Amino acid sequence: MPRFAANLSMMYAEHAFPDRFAAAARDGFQAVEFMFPYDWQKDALATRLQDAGLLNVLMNAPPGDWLAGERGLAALPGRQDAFRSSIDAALSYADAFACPRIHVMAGVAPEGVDRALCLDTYKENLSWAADQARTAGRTLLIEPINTRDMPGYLLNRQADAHAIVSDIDSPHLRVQMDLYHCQIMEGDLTTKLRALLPTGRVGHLQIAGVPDRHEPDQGEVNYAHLFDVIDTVSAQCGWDGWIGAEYRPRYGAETGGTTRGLGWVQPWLKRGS
Ligand SMILES: O=C(O)C(=O)[C@@H](O)CO
Ligand SMILES: [Mg+2]
Repeated sequence: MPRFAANLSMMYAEHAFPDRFAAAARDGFQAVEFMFPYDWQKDALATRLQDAGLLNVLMNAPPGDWLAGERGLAALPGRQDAFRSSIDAALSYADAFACPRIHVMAGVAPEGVDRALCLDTYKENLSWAADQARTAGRTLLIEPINTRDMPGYLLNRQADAHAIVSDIDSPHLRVQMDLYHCQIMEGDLTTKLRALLPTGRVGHLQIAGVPDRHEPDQGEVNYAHLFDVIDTVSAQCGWDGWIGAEYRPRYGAETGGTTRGLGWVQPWLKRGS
């Protein structure tokens, strides 16, 4: 049965970040994910996680200088030292949260730098990082991201991510398949889920309505259908990952907040309880 995690970087934005853990638990979530916890003390956040009785199923490695436009370091030639430090930091936070998965962002191609060189750097860095993850007992994820939201991002298509994971061939490197990005870049979601979940290379799923990245019951994708597909395929192939709800809620604090838009997940949270 699909298991859903609330993405605390996007959901519950009506609360301060540390208060989002309790808010998600009150709404019935048993797991959360978030992008960048590095502005907070890891022990303080670990306490929030434990007090709320939640699992942390995914977090991101530091992405470089976000405000300056960086979107990950893994594929950036000349930034290997910064990349290695980012993995060290991520593994240390993941340890505090007992978080099994870490999303490692590729980066935006620097002006004038050859894509082939970026790809070589990416594979070399991921190979090294997957080895660190093995020692730490974690799994790293790479995620194809759509080029409208992130122009120049170096990984955009599911097939490219699967080729890299196959190439590096480590059980500690998997694909984060975000159906929002996949719909924008490629579509054909049902067929892709049926083909890709059984490969064992998909470590995590994420969802959001398309095109506005609101609740999954908004927009052009029929997620009720896709949840049934995931349910059926998982039962057949044994896929047992989580689905991160990575969307920006339509309702602000004054109109009901994140909780008001959770109708899409209620049937599934009830079935799991
Ligand atoms: O944007 C997404 O989609 C993500 O999953 C983030 O981790 C990266 O921005
Ligand atoms: Mg995502």
